[in-house]
Amino acid sequence: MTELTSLTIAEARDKLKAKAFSALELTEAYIAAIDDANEKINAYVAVTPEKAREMAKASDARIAAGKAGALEGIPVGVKDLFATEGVHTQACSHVLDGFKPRYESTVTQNLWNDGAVMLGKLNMDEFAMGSSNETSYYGNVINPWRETGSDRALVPGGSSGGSAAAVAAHLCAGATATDTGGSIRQPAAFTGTVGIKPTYGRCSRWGIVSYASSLDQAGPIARDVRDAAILLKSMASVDAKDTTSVDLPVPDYEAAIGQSLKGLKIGIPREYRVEGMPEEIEKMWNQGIAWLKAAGAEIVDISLPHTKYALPAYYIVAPAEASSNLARYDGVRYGLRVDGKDIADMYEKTRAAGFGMEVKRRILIGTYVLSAGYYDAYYLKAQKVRTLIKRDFENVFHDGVDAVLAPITPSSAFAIGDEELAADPVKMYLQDVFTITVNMAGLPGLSVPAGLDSKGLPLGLQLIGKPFEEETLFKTAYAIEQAAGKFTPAKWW
Ligand SMILES: NC(=O)C[C@H](N)C(=O)O
Repeated sequence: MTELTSLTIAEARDKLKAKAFSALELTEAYIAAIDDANEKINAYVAVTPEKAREMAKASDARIAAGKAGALEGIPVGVKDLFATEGVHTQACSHVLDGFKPRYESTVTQNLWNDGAVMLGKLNMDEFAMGSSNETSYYGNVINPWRETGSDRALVPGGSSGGSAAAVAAHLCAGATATDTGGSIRQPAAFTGTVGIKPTYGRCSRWGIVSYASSLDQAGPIARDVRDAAILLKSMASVDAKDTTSVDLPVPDYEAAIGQSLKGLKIGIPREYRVEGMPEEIEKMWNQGIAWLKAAGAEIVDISLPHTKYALPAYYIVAPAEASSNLARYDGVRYGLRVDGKDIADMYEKTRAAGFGMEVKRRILIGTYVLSAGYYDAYYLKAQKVRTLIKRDFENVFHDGVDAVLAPITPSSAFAIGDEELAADPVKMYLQDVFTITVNMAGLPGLSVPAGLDSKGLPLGLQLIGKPFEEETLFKTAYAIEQAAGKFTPAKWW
């Protein structure tokens, strides 16, 4: 890693303004880092060096004119789920082969309006369905972290595996990601990075390929808490093109960094002490509690009684919405077309060839739970469970709790091709056991690195907050980061 690529966004921003180096120099350093590493890590599915250089030169001109934006000259990577005008946007699916949108997603447009530079598109699980990045049409992402003394390849988590790996390996200064059931927070935990899924409605979903529209939300993955705050400030906005985006002012999240935790009440949910939780996860959680207490927060025991129903309910609601959203890939409007003897045959052949196994599984589950005979038994029931989960949180917040501290993953990063997980999809779905309630309730959730396990791999802690109170999460996460330190993988690539 060269010196320039090891700077955080905050550091690079300040040095760019002081003209210590140019935006073009910073961008060239990242392009060289990607050239050096991407073959081994597979974080980028498309690199856009010419576009990056052009954007960096424009940034340098604005800096010279004293018109620098909040992210002026900062090179970022974009998850392949975000539409980027004229640039590869395939949700890492074969069915979107060759798709280059004629429009830009609101979130990425917000970043460019603030002066950020696009390096390229990042690998992910196909249509964001997965927890290991193994369902991508473009192959696995390799986690930049390795177990001590081993060169076994590990997953970076998913679905935003490319975003997390690129940030951890310093192949971008920060990245966009999305989280439907944990896709920002779990890969952040597996790679020692910080990820936040803001409140549903904080970022516009316009121009983001839909998976499960009532759960999907964009957010950043960054190297530290401050950088995540800076990125979210740029990404968030109300947007007339997305009626679920919320018209509330976007606070200066960075101002929350370093604020005192005195008077803050942190809830520890009993139900997250799930059976069979590895000792190391439990230890890390207890450590987190001790850190927050030492920083002045009050710790209280809380109950979120419907937690155990969240996972099965999610795996009804999300596939149901996916089966509807993915109906549009029919060989006519986008990407791949496999010719057939008539139009129905063409649809069938295109969808059979275009979707991977996991996506097909979810379309089938979703179609089943929405079908006339099963709608009430599954879909309607799952929606009722969702209301109960939301109420659980409302009750604890009503009782004065400001944020909840919980684990983020049931383990550290696992091996690519893990046989147990590959053989049983439900085991893979269990990866989401701690993250899914947040999406079901529409709340903000943040993942912050808290330490390394006995294998030398990062583990994260999760903070869950009240709607639109991301600032509380940033200041609490910063206290954890101050106590735990930051974590960078040893370079092997
Ligand atoms: N998209 C996500 O948030 C990932 C989640 N594991 C899922 O497969 O649905």
